Amino acid sequence: MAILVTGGAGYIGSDTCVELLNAGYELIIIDNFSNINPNSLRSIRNITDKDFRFYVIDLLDRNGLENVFSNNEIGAVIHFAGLKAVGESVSIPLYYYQGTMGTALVAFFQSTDESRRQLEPSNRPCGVLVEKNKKPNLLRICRRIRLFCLFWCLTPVKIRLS
Ligand SMILES: O=c1ccn([C@@H]2O[C@H](COP(=O)(O)OP(=O)(O)O[C@H]3O[C@H](CO)[C@H](O)[C@H](O)[C@H]3O)[C@@H](O)[C@H]2O)c(=O)[nH]1
Repeated sequence: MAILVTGGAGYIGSDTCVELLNAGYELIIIDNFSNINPNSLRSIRNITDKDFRFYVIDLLDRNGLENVFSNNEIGAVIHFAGLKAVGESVSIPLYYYQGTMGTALVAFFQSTDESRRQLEPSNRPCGVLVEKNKKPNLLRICRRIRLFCLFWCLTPVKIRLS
């Protein structure tokens, strides 16, 4: 049973991957290299002297992600892939909503077989998904969705009509 780390080539992700490999976990990394170069994967291998599976996939590519899940036994997902530059998020907000909330949603969807798993989000901006037998609190989920949409609508966006 492997642990899937999204954004595992990144700053926090790669350190986490080193710790997971050193602790003896089987590891799978997904990263689209939008904010890092592939050398960080070599560093993870050099530091730990251990190997792992790696996929260059954009999390918005649902088919690609589905293949990763169907070809591997994944027991847990640690989600680090996201966009995080504050200045940039102000100038291109919709891209940031998609690149951070959108990718998280796809990762969560893919990770949870809703009939038997319960999503357990940890602190922002990353999330840890664990299997649980608890039923989701639907009221709380609906409130959160409304809150997300409200924030989204309040985002000032310039639309050029020409
Ligand atoms: O859609 C996406 C978006 C991003 N990524 C990947 O996700 C990883 C995210 O890692 P970052 O290094 O960009 O972000 P971190 O949150 O890990 O680290 C950032 O925050 C840290 C503090 O929290 C430090 O400031 C650090 O320098 C800064 O990069 C990157 O490899 C990026 O390529 C994807 O795979 N898919």
